[in-house]
Amino acid sequence: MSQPISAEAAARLADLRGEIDRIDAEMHALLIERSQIIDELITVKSTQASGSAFRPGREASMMQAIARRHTGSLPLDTAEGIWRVIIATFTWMQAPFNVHADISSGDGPMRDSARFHFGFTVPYLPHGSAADVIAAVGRSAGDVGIFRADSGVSSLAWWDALTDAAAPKIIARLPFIERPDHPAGTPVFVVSKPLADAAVRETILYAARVERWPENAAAALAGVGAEVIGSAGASGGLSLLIAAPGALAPDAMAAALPQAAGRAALVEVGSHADRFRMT
Ligand SMILES: C=C(O[C@@H]1C=C(C(=O)O)C=C[C@H]1O)C(=O)O
Repeated sequence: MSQPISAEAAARLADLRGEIDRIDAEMHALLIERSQIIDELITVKSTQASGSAFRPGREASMMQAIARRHTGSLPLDTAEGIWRVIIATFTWMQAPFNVHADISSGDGPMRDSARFHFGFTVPYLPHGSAADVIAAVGRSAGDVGIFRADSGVSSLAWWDALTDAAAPKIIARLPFIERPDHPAGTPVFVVSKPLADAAVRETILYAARVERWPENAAAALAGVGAEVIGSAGASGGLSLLIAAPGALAPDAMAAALPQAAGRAALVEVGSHADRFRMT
């Protein structure tokens, strides 16, 4: 049983609860005010024409601003989670979309990721394979798909299904704020139909087909700031997923692959904002 509190403490408690009610009402009113801006934003962005209202570069910079200005005892996890739900829901209000997830490596982490980054209003649709996710996104007007970005050496080069010009492309890497012990820290790539001028190109992703993988290849790529982040066996050799700085020209990227790798075909499969890491 809790101890009865003094009359003085009870009065102070009532004051504090009054403060919390005032702040809650103000935050709610601000959210309603934020939602009123959306109607005009829909017209200005012509979202209906482009199919997707998702602007990953803008979202990455908003999330980075939140991380930079965060202070006090409230966990950053909570501030980040609240704004992910706000931003994703407002994006969905502009043009409804679904999140298709490749759960071939397990549903739990993908569901956590989808719920943390897109909230519960945006529908979550699990699929048994990457191919099914890419096909579903391709058929949709503005849906997104999520894949684990840490697949490393895998049996399936899912990124090969993104090489066609009209095929979906990678548009973001989540979480926007990376740190140890992130509550939904599974790294995922987000794909959507090509965003054209709305894409952020700080990091470019290439699918590369090489005949073999020489020992010095990773170091050669690191020399130009690039990294192999996925690889899988493919007909005639290996299919790689390479992340390279947006400032690096495709020719310079191709030249960085050692000759011993054999003839390399490089195709851009998407881009995303620079990773933002907090220790
Ligand atoms: C509001 C916009 O659209 C989307 C929603 C955002 C938000 O609610 O803040 C931010 C970026 C977009 O993904 C926008 O483009 O500014």
